[in-house]
Amino acid sequence: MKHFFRSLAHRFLIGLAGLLLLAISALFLIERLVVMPVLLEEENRRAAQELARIGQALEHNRSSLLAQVRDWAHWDDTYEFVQGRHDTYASANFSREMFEDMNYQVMVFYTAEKDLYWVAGIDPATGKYTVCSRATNDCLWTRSLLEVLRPLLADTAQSGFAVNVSRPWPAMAAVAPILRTDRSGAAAGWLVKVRLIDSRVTSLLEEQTGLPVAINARKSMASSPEHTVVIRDSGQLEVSRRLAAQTTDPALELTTRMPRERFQTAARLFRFALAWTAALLLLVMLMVLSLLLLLVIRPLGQFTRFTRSQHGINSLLGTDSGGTVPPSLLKRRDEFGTLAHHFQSLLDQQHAQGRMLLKLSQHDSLTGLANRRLFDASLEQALMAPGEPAVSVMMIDIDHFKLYNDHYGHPAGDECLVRVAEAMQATMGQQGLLVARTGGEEFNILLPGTPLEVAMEHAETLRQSIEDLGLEHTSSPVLNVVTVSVGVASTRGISKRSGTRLMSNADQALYQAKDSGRNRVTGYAQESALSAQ
Ligand SMILES: Nc1nc2c(ncn2[C@@H]2O[C@H](COP(=O)(O)OP(=O)(O)OP(=O)(O)O)[C@@H](O)[C@H]2O)c(=O)[nH]1
Repeated sequence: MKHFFRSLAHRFLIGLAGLLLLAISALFLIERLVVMPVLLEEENRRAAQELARIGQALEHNRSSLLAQVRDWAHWDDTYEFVQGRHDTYASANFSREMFEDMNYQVMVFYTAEKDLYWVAGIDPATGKYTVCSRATNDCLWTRSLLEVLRPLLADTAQSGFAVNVSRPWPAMAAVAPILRTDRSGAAAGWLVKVRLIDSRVTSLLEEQTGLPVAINARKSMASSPEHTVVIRDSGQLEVSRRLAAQTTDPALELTTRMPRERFQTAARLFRFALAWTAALLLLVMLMVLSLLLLLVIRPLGQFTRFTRSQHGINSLLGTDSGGTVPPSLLKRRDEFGTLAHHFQSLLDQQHAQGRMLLKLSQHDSLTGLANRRLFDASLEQALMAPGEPAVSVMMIDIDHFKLYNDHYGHPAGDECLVRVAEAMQATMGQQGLLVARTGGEEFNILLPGTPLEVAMEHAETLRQSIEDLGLEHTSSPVLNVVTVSVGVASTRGISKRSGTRLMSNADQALYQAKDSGRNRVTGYAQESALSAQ
């Protein structure tokens, strides 16, 4: 798990996933806290408007009832009738058909003193039509209605008015003063018409508004008449409001139902947009991640893998194939390309320095020949060669070099060493043999795959070539030129192929060469030294 979080790609993935989650949560909260409340408020506003429309249709119905009351009340016949001077008025004007056609439930006539004069109507409970002078037994069913109507007369304006009543049934009542047709003189009484708010009225309202309408008497309603109560289910909205009425106990409640299509469509649309936004966000984030992988993480990984592989002496010297930055990185034109080029030039410098260090560590600074370290390593390598071929070595020492130094000085001694080294390199090095300066005036030559006899021939050639240099050495007891003594040894005849043993044998042979007069080649032999010259 720890490793998982170390990866840049994984960290980015987690970061982007977090951002995506945050964005989706924000969208969800915006839907819940901003969009939905606005949509619900809009739905409530529309519901209140529709209820108001039904209310207006109801009011229109009441107004038409009031107009009809006025028609009757401002008429000489009614004027005469309410004063007891029109005997045929009742029989001529009141009939069950008239009540049914005009959708009247009850008509009440009052005298100028506001006493009940005449009442006629259809009992909603029994459907019985009755016409009564005063409140006779036949019209007892109107008693509770008359109680409700009486207070209306108290504040009756001259022109009349219409109201809703809830008792004894939901109804509307219109009141107008009884006047002459030309409206002259004082009111002779009051006429009240009552229309039941029943299915006939609600059907009419439904026709006018196009909405389902129910008007019912409710025991009690906590809300004020303006307050709209909204009950929602998934598909429909039930909206109700208290109606202003003369009688408020029980209260009249106007209810309608509305489809929630607009709300649902808007909510659906918003959720659709939300889902698309979330999907787009996801897509964008995936694209960002892919770009990141492609442009940053992958080259970075390539770089990391390459730098990880740069270990060991070979990468220090640039001798293995991995010493070059991958071409795909070098080809890039972006920051990674620049970095790759800088890295490559640093690497090249490091390789050059590495090679120089290696050369310094394996070569002699004065003569440029291989040093003892390189000679020993090469000797070990030659001894381990498959098939165990014969390996010979020469050990060379300049004769009486101390006397040379003493006579010509140390710098001249150095110059002499360089000349001798050059001669060795020219004679032996040209043949691919390793010539090494292994001590002050001591040199070794490695002859892999060479038997002792051949090696001795080479040694003799070498010795002669140095003598032929003719480097003046007047203080030498051997010759008046610089000479060398050479000890040669071979692996043939020794029980163990050991470098130390071989060099020790060569040293013994050299000792013998020196001992027997110098400027000669001596091969190491078990019993006795072989000499040349
Ligand atoms: N100029 C110079 N002299 C060196 C260098 N290294 C060693 N020598 C000298 O080489 C001499 C070696 O002397 P010895 O070991 O006595 O041997 P030799 O005088 O050659 O006598 P034999 O080997 O017995 O013939 C010493 O005088 C060292 O100072 C060097 O790098 N430059």
